[in-house]
Amino acid sequence: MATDMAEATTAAVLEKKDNGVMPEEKKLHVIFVLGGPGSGKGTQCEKIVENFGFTHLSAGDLLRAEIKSGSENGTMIENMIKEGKIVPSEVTVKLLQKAMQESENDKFLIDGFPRNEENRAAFENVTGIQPEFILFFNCPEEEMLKRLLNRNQGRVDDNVETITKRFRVFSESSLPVVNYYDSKGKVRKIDAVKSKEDVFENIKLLFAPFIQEKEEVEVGSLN
Ligand SMILES: Nc1ncnc2c1ncn2[C@@H]1O[C@H](COP(=O)(O)OP(=O)(O)OP(=O)(O)O)[C@@H](O)[C@H]1O
Ligand SMILES: Nc1ccn([C@@H]2O[C@H](COP(=O)(O)O)[C@@H](O)[C@H]2O)c(=O)n1
Ligand SMILES: [Mg+2]
Repeated sequence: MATDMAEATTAAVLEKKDNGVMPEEKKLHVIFVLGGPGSGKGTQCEKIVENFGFTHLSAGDLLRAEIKSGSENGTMIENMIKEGKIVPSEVTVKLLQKAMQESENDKFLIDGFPRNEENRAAFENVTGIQPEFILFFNCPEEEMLKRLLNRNQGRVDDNVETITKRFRVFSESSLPVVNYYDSKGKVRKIDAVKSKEDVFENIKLLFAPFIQEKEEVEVGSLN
C-alpha cells in the first residue's frame, strides 16, 4: 500500500517534467541539509544554489510562508514554532512536495528536514525519494547560540527560551535521524565552526559531481 502510494506520488512529481511528447523520467536529486539551529544551513544553501544550480527548499521557510498565507494551519504552525516543536509531518511533507512539483529543477537542497523519524518516514512513503546524501553541519551549542542571538531577522524563535527548547529537540529527535543515515553511509559531516568561506570550501568538494551539469546549462544558455 505504502509502496503503491510512493510510486504514484513520485510519478506525480515527475509528471511535471513531461515535455508533452514522452514522459521525461528525470531522476530527482535530493540532498537533505541538517544541523543544529544556527549552524549555518541556510547561509551555505544560498552559496550552493549560486554555484551548483540547486533549488533551496527550507522546511522552516515554507512553514513560515504558510503562516503568512493565512492558511487554516497557520495558528497551529506558529504555536509550534514559538515552542520550538516539530510540526506534524503531513503538513511539512505536503509543502515540500508542492514546492518540488512546482519547480522546473531536478536538484533540491531540502534544509531543516527531516527533523525527526516521523518526518523521514513520511517523506519516503509519500514521495518514494531517497536522498543522495545528508549534508550535516557539526557545530557546538555555544557557537550556535551566539549566532542565533545575533541573527536579527525578527524570528519569533530566536530568543534564549525557545533556542533552549530547539537545542533539546535537535538532540533528542533530529540527531537520531542523522545517526540513521550515518549507519547507511550517507552522512557528509562538515565542520561548521569555521568561517562562512572556509565552510563553503569544504562543501564544494562534495558537490563536484554536480559541476559538469551546471557548466552544460550555462553553455546551453549561451547558444
Ligand atoms: N560560518 C559562520 N560563521 C559565523 N556566522 C555564521 C556562519 N554561518 C552562518 N552564520 C550566521 O549565523 C546565523 C545563522 O545562520 P543560518 O541562518 O544560516 O543558520 P541555520 O542553520 O539556517 O539556522 P536555523 O536552523 O535557525 O534556520 C546568521 O546570522 C548567519 O549569518
Ligand atoms: N521539518 C521541520 C522544519 C522546521 N520546523 C519548525 O520550524 C522551526 C524553524 O525551522 P528552521 O529550520 O528555520 O530553524 C523549527 O524550530 C520547527 O518549529 C518543523 O516543525 N519541521
Ligand atoms: Mg535556516
